[in-house]
Amino acid sequence: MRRTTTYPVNGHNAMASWRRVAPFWRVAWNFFWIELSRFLPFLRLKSWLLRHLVGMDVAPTASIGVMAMPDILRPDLIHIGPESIIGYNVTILTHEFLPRAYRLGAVEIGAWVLIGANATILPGVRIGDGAIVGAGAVVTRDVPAGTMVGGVPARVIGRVDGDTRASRPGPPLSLEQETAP
Ligand SMILES: CC(=O)SCCNC(=O)CCNC(=O)[C@H](O)C(C)(C)COP(=O)(O)OP(=O)(O)OC[C@H]1O[C@@H](n2cnc3c(N)ncnc32)[C@H](O)[C@@H]1OP(=O)(O)O
Ligand SMILES: O=C(O)C1=N[C@H](C(=O)O)CCC1
Repeated sequence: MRRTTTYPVNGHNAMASWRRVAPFWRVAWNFFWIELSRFLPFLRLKSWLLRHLVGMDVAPTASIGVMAMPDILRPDLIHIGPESIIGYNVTILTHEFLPRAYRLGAVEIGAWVLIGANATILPGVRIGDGAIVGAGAVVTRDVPAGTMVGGVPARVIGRVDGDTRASRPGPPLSLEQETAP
């Protein structure tokens, strides 16, 4: 079960009341810095901007890939631990608008986690240390530490303890091997 708090909204659909989630100036500020950071290929600068200007709790050694999209309304509810990788175009949501209510929930990503490209993380989810989320997954519930999940909705597809190819990096290559066509 995701850890979210529900806030009912009367009258129009819940997104129409988005200013109840965060004030206009805060969202405009977050949007500017998050959009800028999405295009920056400088990992340390990106995590610094997100930490100091939009209030995300992102470790300096976390690597956030190009076009990753953290929640612009409540990025302060996102926690990303040291050495974790967030792939291209990953969406991390901490709010969700429903027709007659909105929900808020913190997303906690541990250390040495890999979130594959194009995955979506829903509000209120915890992803444990060393877990792997496959490309394109939609994470709707907690991912235990050391577990590999994939698919829509994300289901366990392995353990990150040697029984998956991704946990066997193999011997280091020489520079010539790495750059060979
Ligand atoms: C550009 C960037 O952003 S790079 C930084 C982000 N990194 C990425 O995006 C990495 C993306 N890589 C993946 O998603 C990989 O598939 C990994 C890391 C999850 C798994 O890699 P491996 O351990 O090599 O898995 P492998 O390819 O051997 O597949 C193992 C099984 O999991 C399944 N599987 C692999 N990836 C996924 C996935 N994304 N979704 C669902 N199932 C998957 C495979 O079909 C296979 O199932 P089978 O045994 O029934 O045939
Ligand atoms: O995945 C890559 O390739 C790169 N990712 C970094 C980023 O997304 O910011 C830096 C450039 C290479």
